[in-house]
Order: sequence, then C-alpha cells, then structure tokens
Amino acid sequence: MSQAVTMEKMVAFCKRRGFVYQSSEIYGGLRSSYDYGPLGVEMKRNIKEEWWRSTVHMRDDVVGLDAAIIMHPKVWEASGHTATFNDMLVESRTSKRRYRADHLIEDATGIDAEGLSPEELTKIIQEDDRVKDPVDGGRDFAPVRPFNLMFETYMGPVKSDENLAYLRPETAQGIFVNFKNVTQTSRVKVPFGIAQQGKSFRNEITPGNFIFRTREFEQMEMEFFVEPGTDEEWHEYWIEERWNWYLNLGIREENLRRYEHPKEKLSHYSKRTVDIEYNYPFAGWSELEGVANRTDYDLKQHAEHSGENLEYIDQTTNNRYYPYVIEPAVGPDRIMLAFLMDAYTEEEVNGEERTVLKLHPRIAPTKAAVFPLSKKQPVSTIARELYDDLKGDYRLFYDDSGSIGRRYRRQDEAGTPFCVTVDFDTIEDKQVTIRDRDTLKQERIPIKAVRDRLKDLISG
Ligand SMILES: Nc1ncnc2c1ncn2[C@@H]1O[C@H](COP(=O)(O)OP(=O)(O)OP(=O)(O)O)[C@@H](O)[C@H]1O
Repeated sequence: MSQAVTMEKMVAFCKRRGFVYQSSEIYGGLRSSYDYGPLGVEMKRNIKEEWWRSTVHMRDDVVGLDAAIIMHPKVWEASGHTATFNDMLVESRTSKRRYRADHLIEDATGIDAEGLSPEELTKIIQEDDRVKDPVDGGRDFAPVRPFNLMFETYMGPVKSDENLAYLRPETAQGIFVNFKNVTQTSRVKVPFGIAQQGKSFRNEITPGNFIFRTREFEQMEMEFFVEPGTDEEWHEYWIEERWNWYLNLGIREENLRRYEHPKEKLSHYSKRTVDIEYNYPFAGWSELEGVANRTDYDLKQHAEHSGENLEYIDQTTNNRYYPYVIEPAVGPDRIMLAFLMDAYTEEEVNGEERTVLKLHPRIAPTKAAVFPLSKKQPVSTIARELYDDLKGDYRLFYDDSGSIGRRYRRQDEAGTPFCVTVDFDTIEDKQVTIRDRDTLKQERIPIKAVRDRLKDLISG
C-alpha cells in the first residue's frame, strides 16, 4: 500500500515516469532544485488550478492578484524579514558542514528546539553529547548564529548597497502592499480576501526531502481581511475549509492532522497559527499548510513605513479600522508530494502486480486515454476522431502501441483515471468502453455520450 512507499522509490518513480527530474542533471545536478516533467507539470498545474477555482472563482468574496517577485527593499524591513527571517545556523568545525541548529538537536535528542535563541541552542549543543555531526560524529561546533534566508540580488548594472534587492521569501507581502489599490479599484468589502500564487525563494540551510523543502518553490497564499473581533471565528472557518479541500480531493483523512503552534513559539505577527500536517512516510508528521491569524500587524507596519494610511473605511458606517488578516498559506510542490505519496499503490490484480497512482481525477495529470484496439482503419480513425474532439477539454493521451494490457498499466502508473477503448464492435454499434482505473470496471456507452460521461466522472 502507499504507506510503504519510500522516498527513494518515489524519487525514482517520479523520474522514470516524467513527473520530477533533478535540475541540471547532465551537469551533475543542482542540489535541492527540481524540474517538473511532462506529467509533473500537468499535475502541479491541476493543483494550482483547483486551489484557484475553490479559493477565487467559487467565492464571491475573494479576488486574485499577481505581484512582482522583486519588491522594494523597504517592504522587507516593514514586514520584519530583514531583521528576523532567520534560521539558526551551526557549523561543524571538523567537517565544515552547516546545519540548522534546531533540526540537529531535534534529530539527535528529540528536544523541541524550534524558536530557541542562538545562546540557548549553543548551550544545548555544547552540553548534550547526543548532538553529533551527522557526517563525522564530531562534537566541535562553532557558536550558533542567525542566518537570514532571503536571496539577495542587485537591480541594474551596479552592485552596490543602494541596488540591493531581494527575491521574495513569501507572496503575502505583495498582497499587503496592494491592499489600498485593490480596495480602491474593485468593489470588495470586508470581509474579503486577496489570493496569489507564485514563486518564492528561501536560502534554506538544509533543503531536502525532494520537493518538500527547496530553495526555489511556489506558494499559494490568501490574505482574508476581517473586522477585528471576528478574526477568531474566521480563523476556524478557514482551517475547516482548507482541511476539507484536501479531503474533497481524496487525501486520506488518517494522514492529516492539525497542529496548534504553542503560544510562546508563534511568529512575531501571529495571534494563533494552526498547521495542517501530513504524515509523510519519510519524515512523519510535517507541515503541509499553515493557517495563521496575522492580526493587523502587516498593514500597520506598511502604513508606518510607507507613510500611507492603509485603514479600511466601512462605507455604510463610516468606521475606519485596520482589518485583521487570516492567512492560509501553502506550497503546491509540498501538496504534490503529499498527493503522490497518498496515491501511490502497488497491488495485485488477477495474479499480476500493478503500480497505480490513485489520484483524484481533478488532480491526475492526464484525465483520460484513448486506445484503438487496432492500428488499422476504421478502428484507428474512429479513435483519432474521438481524441481530436475531446482534447480541447483537458489533457488527453492517445496510445496505439503495445497490447491493451500494457497500455492500461502505463496509464495506471501515470494516474490516468479513465481509458476509452475503440474496438471492432465500435464499427457496428458506435459504442466504446470506458475503464475505471481504481475499480477496473468497464462500461459500454455510445461514442456520442463520451464527452458528458467523462465530464461527470472527472468532476467526481
Ligand atoms: N522551502 C520550501 N519548499 C517548499 N515549500 C515550502 C518551503 N517553505 C515553505 N513552503 C510552503 O509554504 C507554506 C507557507 O510557508 P511558511 O512560511 O508558513 O512555512 P514554514 O513554516 O517556514 O515552513 P517550514 O517550517 O517547513 O520551513 C508552507 O506550509 C509550505 O507548504
């Protein structure tokens, strides 16, 4: 079953089937950078599309935004990133390797070290001899120091401090700095949200676990602006919404849980944060998504640093206030890994082993495959016509090579939920067979009914 799939197996599978490749592989690969292949790019687009559809299109109270990756450096001063977006770095003097101090301690001792100060971390590392350099077992570490995770770059031809800029470490700030623009140019009224998807960059000290933690990744964030005093209720609402999103897309509930951040470890802007965690086989329970109550922190900070009044004016009561913000924030790369892990299944069917990705049809890279039983006419012509007719609706795959059994197995591995076969009887009865990936059941329906039937099946 999927629980048993190891990371090694998943990485090999993703490469073999064209989901994910190591970046720059022909040059030996770039650590922690990955490229999405033909199936992977379709799957990731589907994840982003599903999020956008449910978060923006299906709602009357959320609008979208696409802000630039490189923003004014003052944004990051105001948000607190320049001063506090740090991880705790420790260097082993023997191997010269660098580690995240909290992770090093947690892995060796089980002590929860997240959020501790450099001094506290240094003390534990020096005093607890269970903490060793994983590479050479050494215990000679330099003092722990904060390391800022923002990627630096320079705007224009001169590499000077004045031209220093950053690649955004989160998409959220692009939303906050556009709060006034959006309220003035669209007819939103509190409570409402602004959603954004796009690349973020963090110079993680120890990236790893495949696409779980990389230095360049995508985020999908939505800032939901509410009246102060209603924030706690809205927070609960969004935790519930996001939880159900995963369930509706087929994630097994036993692999999800909520994690309440302890008060003393909350980020500087947060009143309360609840993570939705997934039980990744390689790492155990880990953050999939965070749902934070960011209060009015960001808007007030930007108002102070920019000199702009960013208050919201309620047109009916003429009340002015800084809204509180509820933020569900997640990365599609991390979601994709959870979906893949959850869906990967090795099972026996009629005495034969098969590998199948039991992905929800909305997430599956290819929605359906069309197979002519024979390459000869008119079977192949009928199949081709059906394929051409449907391919504008969604990603479809045409396959006329190899035995039908082999073609099914290829699609099972790719997670394709439906296979439509045109056979010799089709010539007479104008009907085709649709085979279901999971139940293996086959139904015979008129060619004319295929479009509507697939539409029903895919929307699940
Ligand atoms: N380096 C990364 N690679 C891939 N996805 C990421 C990365 N960092 C964050 N994300 C995604 O963005 C979401 C929101 O970011 P957030 O700042 O809350 O993460 P975080 O708490 O720093 O994550 P972690 O504790 O795992 O580093 C995360 O829940 C995750 O899905």
